[in-house]
Amino acid sequence: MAAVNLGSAGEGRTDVAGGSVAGGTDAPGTPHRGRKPAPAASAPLAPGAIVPGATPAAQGGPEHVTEPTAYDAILLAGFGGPEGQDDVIPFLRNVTRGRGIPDERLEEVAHHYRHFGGVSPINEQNRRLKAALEAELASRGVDLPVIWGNRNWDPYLNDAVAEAKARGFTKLIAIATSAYSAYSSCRQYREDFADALADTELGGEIQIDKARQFFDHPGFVTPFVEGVRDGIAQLLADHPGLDRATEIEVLFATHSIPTADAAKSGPAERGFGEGGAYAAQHRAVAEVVMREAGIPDVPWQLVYQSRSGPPTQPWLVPDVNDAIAELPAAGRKAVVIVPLGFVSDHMEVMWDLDEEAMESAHEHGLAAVRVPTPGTHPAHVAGLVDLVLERVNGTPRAERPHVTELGPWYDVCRPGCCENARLGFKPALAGIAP
Ligand SMILES: CC1=C(CCC(=O)O)c2cc3nc(cc4[nH]c(cc5[nH]c(cc1n2)c(C)c5CCC(=O)O)c(CCC(=O)O)c4C)C(CCC(=O)O)=C3C
Ligand SMILES: [Fe+2]
Repeated sequence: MAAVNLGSAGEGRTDVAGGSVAGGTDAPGTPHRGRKPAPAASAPLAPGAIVPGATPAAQGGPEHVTEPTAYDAILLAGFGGPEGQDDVIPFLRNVTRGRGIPDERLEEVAHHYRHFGGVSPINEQNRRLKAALEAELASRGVDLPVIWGNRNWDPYLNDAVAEAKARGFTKLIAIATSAYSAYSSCRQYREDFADALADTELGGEIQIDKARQFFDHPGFVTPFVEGVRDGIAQLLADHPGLDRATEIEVLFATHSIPTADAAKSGPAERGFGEGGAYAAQHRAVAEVVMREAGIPDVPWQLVYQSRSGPPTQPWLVPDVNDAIAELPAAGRKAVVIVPLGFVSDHMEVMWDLDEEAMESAHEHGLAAVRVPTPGTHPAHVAGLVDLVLERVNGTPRAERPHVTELGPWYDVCRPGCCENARLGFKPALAGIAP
């Protein structure tokens, strides 16, 4: 797929003619344009935070860092997962600490892991991604080592930061293995980077910046385009009588999150409406995938999966299984399930889609295919390396690849972006100081 660059260079940036943007004071809700410059010196920044004033205004707002940065290493930041039966409960405790997830839900999720021997596929996928990134970097002659650390399991982010210290690295650029904007998929990584530097007391020595969310990077989108095209072709080959325009539906599936978190995803001042930036980004990418796969006539919807939390708490809907149940009444005979919210085939994909959603499809008499996640697809791996090099080279915003008009997303998040609706403010790196 060609990199379609639909964004305009001027959108979403602060223009301060002829000077540097001494940003950092906008309160949540302040309109972005006309932001007041910060008092000149020493607004306290979290250790490792980017100083927004370093960015020349002519090349974009402080959210886009267009000063070249000499990074020492890449920090590949994963979610982490258990690697044996004994790990399952301690892992689930790590993930859910303070989150009010009902016990029944935890038992259910523990059962998914137990079904696969207590082993989540996610760590192995991150090992493979690390190796693929190293190979891609080597092939381009880029001398940047990759250090891997997880939010919820060994090797932890604290270990990764300690490794950076031991190897003498002080400037890290993080790639989080999550593509969209929301608390769980973006800000929580930024908070956990701040925690890791605090825990290891390395905040004064090590800087952690974060590559932008890559939901609309062509490297992430291309594997889905290919997957949808192949999925439709496979359905038509297996079921020659199918009418493409009326009997097949494409369901783009992503992780459900509490509606309150969704509403806080992305910068409030951009007014994304219900579902926040999280839902808007998915819808925008789904539209591009349908168009680029050459099937704009096929019906599609965005659906959600893997809900947890108490039943009283509203989460994004419709659930993928409920959506599937409605399809026969609309005349559909086949469904293409696209795990649009997921970077690799981890537990949510292997269980919630490949077991549960597939079973729903069969129960309702529908033919079904599930398309692959980006994983270590060469386009995705190359795209992640491009994201790092954007920061190394200080690529101007106007030259950054993105396939929806929502991007290119920010290098440095605005205050309040993606805050947890229940837990509220926690210090986070890679943000403009509140
Ligand atoms: C948006 C999102 C992504 C990003 C999508 C992506 O980028 O992939 C993601 C990724 C992941 N989530 C994962 C696992 C879990 N998530 C949980 C709980 C939760 N996830 C949430 C959201 C998300 N989660 C939320 C709002 C909760 C409720 C708790 C809270 O408010 O924070 C729980 C607790 C049990 C449960 O309730 O399910 C588990 C075990 C794994 C590892 C899988 C493996 O082992 O292969 C991965 C990659
Ligand atoms: Fe999760």
